[in-house]
Amino acid sequence: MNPAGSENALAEILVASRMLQFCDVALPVPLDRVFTYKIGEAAEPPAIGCRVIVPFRNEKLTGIVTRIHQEPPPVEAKPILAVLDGAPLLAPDLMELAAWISSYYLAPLGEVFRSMLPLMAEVKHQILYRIADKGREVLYASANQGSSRHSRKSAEDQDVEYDVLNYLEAGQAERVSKLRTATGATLDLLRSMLRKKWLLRETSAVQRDARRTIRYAVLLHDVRIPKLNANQQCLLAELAGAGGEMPVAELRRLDLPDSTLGSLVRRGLVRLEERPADFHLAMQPMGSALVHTLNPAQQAAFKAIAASIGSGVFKPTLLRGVTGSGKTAVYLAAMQTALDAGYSAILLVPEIGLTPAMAAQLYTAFGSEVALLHSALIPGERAEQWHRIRAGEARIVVGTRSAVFAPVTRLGLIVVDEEHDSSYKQEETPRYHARDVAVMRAKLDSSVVVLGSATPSLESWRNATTGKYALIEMAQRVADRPLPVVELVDMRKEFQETGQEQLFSRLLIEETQATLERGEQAIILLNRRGYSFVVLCRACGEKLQCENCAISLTYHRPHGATSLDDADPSPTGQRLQCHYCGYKRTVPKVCPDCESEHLHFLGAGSQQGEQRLQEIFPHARIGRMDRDTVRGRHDMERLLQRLHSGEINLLVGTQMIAKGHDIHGVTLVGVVGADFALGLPNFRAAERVFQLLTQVSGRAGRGELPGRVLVQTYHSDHYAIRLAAAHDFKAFAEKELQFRRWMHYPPFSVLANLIVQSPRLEEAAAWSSQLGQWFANTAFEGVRILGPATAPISRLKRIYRFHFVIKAEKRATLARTLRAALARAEVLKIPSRGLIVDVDAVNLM
Ligand SMILES: Nc1ncnc2c1ncn2[C@@H]1O[C@H](COP(=O)(O)OP(=O)(O)OP(=O)(O)O)[C@@H](O)[C@H]1O
Ligand SMILES: [Zn+2]
Repeated sequence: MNPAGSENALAEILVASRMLQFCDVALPVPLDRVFTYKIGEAAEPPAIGCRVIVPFRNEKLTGIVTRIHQEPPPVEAKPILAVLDGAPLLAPDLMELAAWISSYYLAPLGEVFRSMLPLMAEVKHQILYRIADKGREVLYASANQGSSRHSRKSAEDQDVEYDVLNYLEAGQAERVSKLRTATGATLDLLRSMLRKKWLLRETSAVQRDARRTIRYAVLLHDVRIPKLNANQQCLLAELAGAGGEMPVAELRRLDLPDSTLGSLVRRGLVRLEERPADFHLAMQPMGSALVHTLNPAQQAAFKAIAASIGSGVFKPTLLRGVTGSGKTAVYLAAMQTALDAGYSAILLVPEIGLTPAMAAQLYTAFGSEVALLHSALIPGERAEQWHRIRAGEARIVVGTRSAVFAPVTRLGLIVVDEEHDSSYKQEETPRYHARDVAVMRAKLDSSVVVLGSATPSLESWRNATTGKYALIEMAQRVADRPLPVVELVDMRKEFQETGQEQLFSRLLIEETQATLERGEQAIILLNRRGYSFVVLCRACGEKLQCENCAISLTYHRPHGATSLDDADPSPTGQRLQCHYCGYKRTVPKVCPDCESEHLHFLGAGSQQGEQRLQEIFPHARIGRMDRDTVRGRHDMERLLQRLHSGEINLLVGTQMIAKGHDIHGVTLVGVVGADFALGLPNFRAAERVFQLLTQVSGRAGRGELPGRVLVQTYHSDHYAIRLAAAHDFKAFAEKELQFRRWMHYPPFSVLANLIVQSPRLEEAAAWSSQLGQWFANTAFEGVRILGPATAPISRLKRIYRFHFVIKAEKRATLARTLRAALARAEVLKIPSRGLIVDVDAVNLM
């Protein structure tokens, strides 16, 4: 090519680059489309996969660029405001994965990106207030005239109004939170000042300083505690319990109103401090873990997995290893192989806070190569980990559900531990299943994916038995330890023989006694938290329900109270609580419906279990593990440490106790009331019960001494219970699969739950019946539609719910049906918030 020609080519490129003037942006809004913006002349044009800030309605939103083009949209495009990244944040494989999720789960692409990227913390979307001219006038007028009335508010509110105006007087715009802390103004008050045009409101989106800090709440000593309300006392107790200081983000788990901390700060009882995020120090678990030489079964499993790492071939494998077979060591060895070959590896776990031992083993094996991503991270910490991973500083990623999106370079291996666990399904948009996304990601990256479990989901099991996945089995526990002997205790017989309904059977009490006397440890599962999970009025037969949900309220006792008539002077404890929306109320003296005094507390939860056990075994050192006792990330660690050291010799708790813990002193496991779950309206009920029984039984006999399990049941002939007791996964799978085949349930069909909802009952009912009629009149081949029916939880957080269960023979048919239904809903003017599409639904409530 001659010089003139190349000059021409260059000119053409320049012209072309000037013509690239629009970009499509996926925004985190519930609309299934991208939005087109103009690339301003001054701005560096963004690349596909970069974040940009754009105006959207009255807001400024962060979105991801999905396409750059020259097609002007029908309406004038607004310009992008800022380009946040110089280089694409998301590599092509993750862009492709996002597109797949969006289409498979029918979720807006922008919302998929929001789930994938933990970086929204880097962009602050703030609401700012500024003083208006009118406000200034009021301020000066009242300053001149002393305390004359300037509004119709109470004197106290007027003082606060004055403080707000005074604070803003210099003219700066201030954040709501700062303004409120400084002046004690409520949001209502600020809003009323806005209405009076004393203040102006503006929003801003600014990129944050990359130096991240963590905000700590620090308890100040030497203060006389003035009269405090229950929430304040609760918060102070939590701080004191944590040694006097705690990240503010962890305090949020107490579910108290935001104002509680603020008022404690104002009263000088607590101080807030910003500290540098020394995340690594904070998460580095104490102690180190043993590294074992693999036994022959582990060696075989490892070899089969390692053989394909780096081969560039997509290879899904199901590793079914009984509880205590040493799956973790196999994962670690495979991850090491990936690392040695120059690849990264991701390990997904259901909840990392529940298994700190796993984190310890990873640090021992991989040191600073490890990045941990879990739900207790605050946004800044999460973003920091994300950057380390993306920079290639951490090539071993361990985390919960969303870690499947970790931006590793050169992915070689993904392991999904406890792949059957329902926490892998996200219960909000995008409703993805991390196990399935892991398989898809491995496919896109041509890498190896291992799904591990003692109780694989029937979906994965079928994929393995039909040859879609490779199957590796480890049928024995390590070191020739036997699986525990499981006995069923028939509670119907127990009732006939003792003549009374008891929480614990005679056998369980005897065996617990004997276990404790031998100096061993016992675990008892009571899979409901709280004291009583039903409060019934004996006179009218009504159960006390949540105001917002069609859910029975759970009774929680105050801490330390020992009997039902122990009136608790502090209002902290004694309460009825909805486990779905968090609604709380005090315990009424009389039935709210019929005013009878005969309120009856039924159904024992873990709190009651603990109390009853303490009465039966006054010398036992009892610990409780449930959502009420395990809140922050350190609670679990502390509890497990007390178990390992033997400080606790009897543990009672909810299904949390069944999760992967490896406590060698436990020789007895008792299961109380786990079979109520068989009656839940979900085709997976039997599978869930089988998994729970197998997993909890698996906690027994993991050390030198063999274990024993006692399962109290009213359904001793049910196959899920019998076969769990016999450790016979294959027989269970066969029987359950037969049932699924007859009933056209997964894995023999694909299924979606379509929820129609509205705060107005008539509206929800009308919409669902209109959709129902349309379904009935429209022929969908290979599709079965159940419904409309009221959802098992017919009202949730004040919203009425109906649903359809849609089953199809083929994935494509299901997708087509759902898209058609959504299009129909648009015609029927059902707004997008009125519909929830849950593809591969796990929870059908
Ligand atoms: N080769 C080995 N020799 C001896 N002990 C081992 C070996 N491999 C692992 N272990 C130990 O066996 C115990 C069980 O291992 P691990 O927790 O990995 O089991 P698992 O298969 O994940 O069980 P679960 O499904 O119940 O979580 C651990 O205490 C572990 O340290
Ligand atoms: Zn509720």
